[in-house]
Amino acid sequence: MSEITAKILTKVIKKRPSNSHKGNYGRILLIGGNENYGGAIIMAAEAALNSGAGLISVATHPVNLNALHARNPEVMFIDWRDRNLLNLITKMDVIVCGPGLGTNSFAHQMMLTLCQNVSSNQTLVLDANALDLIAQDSKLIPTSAGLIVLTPHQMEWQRLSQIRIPYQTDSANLSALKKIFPTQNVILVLKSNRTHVYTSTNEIFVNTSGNPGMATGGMGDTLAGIIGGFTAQFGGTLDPVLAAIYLHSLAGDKIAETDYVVRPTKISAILPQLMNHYANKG
Ligand SMILES: NC(=O)C1=CN([C@@H]2O[C@H](COP(=O)(O)OP(=O)(O)OC[C@H]3O[C@@H](n4cnc5c(N)ncnc54)[C@H](OP(=O)(O)O)[C@@H]3O)[C@@H](O)[C@H]2O)[C@@H](O)CC1
Ligand SMILES: Nc1ncnc2c1ncn2[C@@H]1O[C@H](COP(=O)(O)OP(=O)(O)O)[C@@H](O)[C@H]1O
Ligand SMILES: [Mg+2]
Repeated sequence: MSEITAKILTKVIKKRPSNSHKGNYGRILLIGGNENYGGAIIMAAEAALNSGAGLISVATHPVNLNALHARNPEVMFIDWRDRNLLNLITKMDVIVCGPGLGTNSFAHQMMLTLCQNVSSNQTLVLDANALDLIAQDSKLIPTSAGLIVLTPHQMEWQRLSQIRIPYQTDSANLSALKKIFPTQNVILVLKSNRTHVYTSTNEIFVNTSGNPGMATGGMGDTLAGIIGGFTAQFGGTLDPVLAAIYLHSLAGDKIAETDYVVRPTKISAILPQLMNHYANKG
């Protein structure tokens, strides 16, 4: 097992070339946010924006439109019932699905549409309810994405893998991952106070930063957005995923130097400054 340390940040975060534009930093679509959980997809989108994705769109319940735009006018909106969503899905570099999605029949249909239309040049980040839906129906397991990143907390992983939390050992987690995703290129980010990362090529990593001030609703939604932002601009490979995990909890540690509780939106707020620091070091 390898530790994820600050070295991954200097490796991944590069100074931007002058001759570049938004199209060079990735197109990302985030799908989620029902009538009750709009905050989840708004926090994920804010994290994708602040971690540097070039163009960000959100497909959500229309009740969330005003809040989304009041908070982040940089982010584009599409009603998640709009027929054009299918077209948009095919044009994305990265799709993050699940924060606040819910698990009703509409959410199921959304996952099915996504899974049938994703292609090998795209990265799919599946979080929260997207994982719960897959746990309920194996037909929703995507087969054709270039990279699939799963970001369950321990209970979501229990639902998906059938491994109860006390039995979630490294070897059990790796073999479950390969059983559920036998042919796909997958990274499992199993979140906890010490997040472990597993790959379909048998690598295991452990995160070395983070603190209990981060035990706040929306913290995982924010991580899903950062992973999306990093894979959109730095590529759909392992290192950008590891860097996103480390940066998320490093930001949490910086905030915890002064704050008892770490607000997920505060993490997003300091990402540009932290990224600038590591880009200049590399
Ligand atoms: N502002 C918003 O809109 C927000 C919306 N959100 C959205 O809410 C939806 C539901 O997601 P969820 O994660 O809240 O619920 P669920 O999947 O049932 O998990 C909770 C159960 O798991 C257990 N548990 C055990 N280990 C655990 C661990 N390490 N980490 C966490 N839980 C652990 C835990 O145990 P207990 O608390 O009972 O000890 C409990 O029984 C989803 O769409 C999400 O995106 C949230 O993101 C918040 C902000
Ligand atoms: N005690 C802790 N120490 C370090 N990190 C934590 C701690 N508690 C939670 N986290 C982090 O917060 C995030 C929680 O994710 P999740 O449960 O999906 O949140 P939500 O669904 O509310 O957005 C994970 O990245 C996890 O590693
Ligand atoms: Mg979550």
